[in-house]
Amino acid sequence: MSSNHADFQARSPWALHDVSQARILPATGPIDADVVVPGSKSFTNRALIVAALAKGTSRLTGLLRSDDAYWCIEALKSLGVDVVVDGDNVTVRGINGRWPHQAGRVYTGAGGTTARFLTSALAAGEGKWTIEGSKRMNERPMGVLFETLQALGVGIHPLSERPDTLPIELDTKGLRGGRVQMSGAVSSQFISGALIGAPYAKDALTIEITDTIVQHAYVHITLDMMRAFGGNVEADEQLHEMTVSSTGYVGRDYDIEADASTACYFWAAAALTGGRVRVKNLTYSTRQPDVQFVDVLEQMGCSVDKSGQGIEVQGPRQLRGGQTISMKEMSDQTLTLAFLAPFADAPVNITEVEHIRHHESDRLAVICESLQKIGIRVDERPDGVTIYPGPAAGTLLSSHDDHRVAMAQSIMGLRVPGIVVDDPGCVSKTCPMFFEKLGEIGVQVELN
Ligand SMILES: O=C(O)C1=C[C@@H](OP(=O)(O)O)[C@@H](O)[C@H](O)C1
Ligand SMILES: C=C(OP(=O)(O)O)C(=O)O
Repeated sequence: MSSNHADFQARSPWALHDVSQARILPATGPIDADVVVPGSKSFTNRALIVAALAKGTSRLTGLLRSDDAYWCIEALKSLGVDVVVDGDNVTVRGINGRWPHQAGRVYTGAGGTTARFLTSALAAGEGKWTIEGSKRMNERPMGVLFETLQALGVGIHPLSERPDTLPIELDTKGLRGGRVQMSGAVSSQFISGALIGAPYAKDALTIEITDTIVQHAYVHITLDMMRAFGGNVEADEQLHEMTVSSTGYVGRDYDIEADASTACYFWAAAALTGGRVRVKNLTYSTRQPDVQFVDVLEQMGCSVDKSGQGIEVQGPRQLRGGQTISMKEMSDQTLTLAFLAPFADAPVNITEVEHIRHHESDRLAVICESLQKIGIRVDERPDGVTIYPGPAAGTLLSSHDDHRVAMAQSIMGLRVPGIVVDDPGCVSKTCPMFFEKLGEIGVQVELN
């Protein structure tokens, strides 16, 4: 199964270790709980990298303690940045654009954010490093970012037979600035990456988007973070064109918000069991796109309360299907929706998510494999799937070393007796405490 393919070197000391399977026991009644979710991966890794580049010291609170954050911190330390972690507080002494160690090996782990953002942050300084990721990260696309950095005067030399992936040797004397054209059709992280290094370019940098951006909101999160650390950025609301001045960043105290993507699994648990779950530490005004998953749940018959503290989802007696839903702008929740869909009263058609084939796994292929294994009909297209309701029988499911696969399969186990998730430790990429949190809302999980 997948654990044979899993890259255990990318599991950090903060990971959930020594578990090979998780058996989820079906809910015996509606889940009824309040829960608090850990810090956002997207905010954690942006804040760490921007604080490292900045002039002065930053104190970050609400850090996510997961593999993605751990490898981001280790990479910064390997570059000579002084980063001190104390629980979920971190102090980062910024380097003002000059990396103390100007040579060496930088390991990004499995995080797309670290791989894309740090490559650009390094390119904005001076030095010669090899950059490599986990087995899967070394397969994920980097080409658009590489071409952009090359156009800005950076040397990028592939260390594998593929020119568009890690590992590479990066040889730089800084970014030129000027005007570049970029595609956001495969990953928004290329755009965020190019933006993050830009305040240290020699001249202002203008990025023009030639097509679309798969998840605009993450670029807005980048722009907000840059501005919070003193960056000067101009952009239109649709993000056709963005201009960054070469002002550098200034360190500051910054509180990292909770992770909306993690919250979705708990709302899905309410949706599937006709129960109620309130995630207490998120508001609908967050820029994180996945918070809008509650609107998808509403379309499927859930009631959503956004007015009090946090956001509460109340599941219906029967989930409604029959919709075509574009998950383009919140595509990390495609798996969650796909694994709720068999329990709706009509087929659910998910569209516009071809790019998730390049995430931690080929997520559209994994949706088909998982659902077909439990007896559910799925039609696969290049950019989506249609899922049909039907009776399901639990079995051992491969998590493909993909945290979101493991988390979404686990939630499905609330309705399908016999779901066993192989290599559940992969949840550690963004939520090592996932099974503990499931326990807190009353789900019974046998880990062995
Ligand atoms: O910038 C970010 O923090 C992220 C951007 C998205 O990636 P893509 O734009 O590559 O899909 C998202 O899927 C990922 O989980 C986090
Ligand atoms: C796509 C994801 O991660 P990454 O930041 O590695 O791209 C994800 O968390 O679902």
